[in-house]
Amino acid sequence: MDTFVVSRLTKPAIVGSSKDIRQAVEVCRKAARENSPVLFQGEIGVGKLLLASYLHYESSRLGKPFLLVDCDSEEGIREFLSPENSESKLKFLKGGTLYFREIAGLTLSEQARLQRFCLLAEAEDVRVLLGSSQNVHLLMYEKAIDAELYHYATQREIYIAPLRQRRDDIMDLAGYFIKRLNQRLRKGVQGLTPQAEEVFLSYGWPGNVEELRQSLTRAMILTAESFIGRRHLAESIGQAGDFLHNPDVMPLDRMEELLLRSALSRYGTTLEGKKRAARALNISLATLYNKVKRYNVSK
Ligand SMILES: Nc1ncnc2c1ncn2[C@@H]1O[C@H](COP(=O)(O)OP(=O)(O)OP(=O)(O)O)[C@@H](O)[C@H]1O
Repeated sequence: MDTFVVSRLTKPAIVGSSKDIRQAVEVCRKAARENSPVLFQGEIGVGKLLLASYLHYESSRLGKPFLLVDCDSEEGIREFLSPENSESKLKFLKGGTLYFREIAGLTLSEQARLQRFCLLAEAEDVRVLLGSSQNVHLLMYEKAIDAELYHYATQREIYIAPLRQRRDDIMDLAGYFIKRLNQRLRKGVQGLTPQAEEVFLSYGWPGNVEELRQSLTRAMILTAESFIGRRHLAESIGQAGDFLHNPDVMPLDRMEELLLRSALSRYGTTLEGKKRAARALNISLATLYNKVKRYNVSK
């Protein structure tokens, strides 16, 4: 990723029902009405760029350019910050939004230059958004970030929690990516087998949503079946998931919840689907309804 510019953005879909992601979306909506810089913080692949583009979409700047500048790519950022380029770049971006990805990837002197550039951008009516997968407060404590940039960037922060802390989003995202990949790859995959779903829900996802997306892409390319099984995931996320997050002994109610979710995702949540899930789990329909309520299984 280097730089890319989007002038006409379709509304980014922010998938996930967890409280964490819904709150982040809400803060984005509010921040869209302001002009101050916003720092998106969160581990790699959590959705910082997606939320930054969503903020642009929700703002009055929609229709003007949204430009991504990757600070991890030396050529990209050097070329971008060079004084001979800045004037024409800012003229082109006037009224739009600039997103600087991974600001901590810059050297301290580059960070100082970036902060000065951001002020110039603001003066030309360009909204500045910044992203960091490293905790800038710790970096400040360690004096590993330029102090001016730190104070500039932290005027407003939006934190996106890692996927392992918002497990409610995992199957929402899986369903969303499967649907999109079905269209792209012309497949008819309906979901994950209960075993694969168990791996998905217990795995730690260190690469977050991006890793989940890539795992599903690989699995969908591999499979010719209607359901993605554990063996399709072996290469990407390990045979048995992440043992750190999937200890040998699992609380029984967690196991019950996983099986319930697996059955419903397999058979669907229509009345017919619920009847089939209840049959497969060898419980009555009334018991299934009780458990759905108890574990708050809405899908
Ligand atoms: N909540 C979400 N709903 C739908 N897609 C998502 C969501 N979060 C992330 N994605 C998708 O996951 C991928 C990674 O997201 P994104 O690039 O925004 O992460 P990032 O935190 O900016 O990554 P990096 O740390 O590499 O800069 C993208 O394809 C993005 O569209």
